Amino acid sequence: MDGGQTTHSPTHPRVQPGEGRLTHAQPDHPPVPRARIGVILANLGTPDGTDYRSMRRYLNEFLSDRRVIDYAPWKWQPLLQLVILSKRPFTSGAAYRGIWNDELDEGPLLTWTRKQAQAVAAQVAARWGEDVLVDFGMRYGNPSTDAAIRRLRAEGCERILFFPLYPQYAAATTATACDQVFRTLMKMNWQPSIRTVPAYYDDPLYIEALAQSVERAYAGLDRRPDLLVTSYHGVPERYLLEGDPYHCQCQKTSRLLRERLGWDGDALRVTFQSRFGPEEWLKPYTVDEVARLAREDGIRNIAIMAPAFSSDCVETLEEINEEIRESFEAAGGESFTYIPCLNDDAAHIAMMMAIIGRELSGWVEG
Ligand SMILES: C=CC1=C(C)c2cc3[nH]c(cc4nc(cc5[nH]c(cc1n2)c(C)c5CCC(=O)O)C(CCC(=O)O)=C4C)c(C)c3C=C
Ligand SMILES: [Fe+2]
Ligand SMILES: [Fe+2]
Repeated sequence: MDGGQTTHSPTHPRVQPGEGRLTHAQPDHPPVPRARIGVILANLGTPDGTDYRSMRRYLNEFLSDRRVIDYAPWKWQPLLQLVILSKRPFTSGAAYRGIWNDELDEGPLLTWTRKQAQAVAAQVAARWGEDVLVDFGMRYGNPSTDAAIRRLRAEGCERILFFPLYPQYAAATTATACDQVFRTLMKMNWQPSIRTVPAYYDDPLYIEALAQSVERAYAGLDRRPDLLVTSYHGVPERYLLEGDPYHCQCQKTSRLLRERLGWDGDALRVTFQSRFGPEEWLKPYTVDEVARLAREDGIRNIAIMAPAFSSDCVETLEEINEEIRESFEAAGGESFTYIPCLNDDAAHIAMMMAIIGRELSGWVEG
């Protein structure tokens, strides 16, 4: 052995961060870029457009993922291809059209994720210079996770920190995002080393960022809401019974937020939204619970936030701020305050930087 040297030629130099492009003893040797570290911010993804074909392509990829819907393909695929994908692209397309970023012709989830990556990249460059590169990738649609890994690898990243922007772990989100990374690695000769960032549902900086967003929203209101509803994306109840920790992590985020705000137990409610299909999902369902609060408990003023979403998207801007708002108001509710997701808030970016710094430990100095 050569004591750590790359082995195929005794004259081959060791690749070190900061060395720049290497010249090689063998003239036919492919170029080896300088060894760097990559960070990928990962999110769910959004359709390329709101037309039927773009929506169908996106929904097909999403709803064919067995981490999301775990039915046997022989049972699920005929129903998906023949029934669901002939109708849902129209209804979902209409929902996306209402919240689309027309200026950039893209979904807001993509706009926010890019902004987050740009803000993180600037801070990473200031802290670690050119040895650490930042990119972003989506689980479904574009820009893909595969493309982000290949771009970083082409820039010389031999180590990649993969950061799924899901505060609470769910197999339907975190695990499938990580699966996608390893699918790309299966096709690579020279794989980068991978670290994946764990869920951060109880990270003090995440709770602080949420709390500050509540305080900021409340400071701008004439009348204090009677109740804060924390609405999380749902999953089938069965997933909880089969051991997925998502439900418990949502509950803990909300408890920690309430404690940080100094509120008692009645001031905050946990609910779950976006039910899909005939199974029972995590309860209470947000759309029903806000109506019940207005009708049965006489709650007239609520604020609502969605801590499971790191960026505003169709589920928050359309489902919460339109559908769920209407449900509350139709049941007698008077004031409904939607508190935006953390998006590119300075406290959110600071949280990401702290997590990245912690998870890069041993790979970078300082
Ligand atoms: C059908 C099963 C679904 C499960 C399980 C699920 C879990 C889950 N999803 C998110 C985050 C997001 N979901 C988004 C959209 C969305 N989700 C589903 C279905 C399931 N999600 C569908 C069909 C859609 C598309 C929209 C629609 O047709 O209703 C989004 C928004 C994407 C965007 O482009 O804006 C996010 C984000 C989490 C966190 C989660 C479980 C923990
Ligand atoms: Fe979803
Ligand atoms: Fe639980």
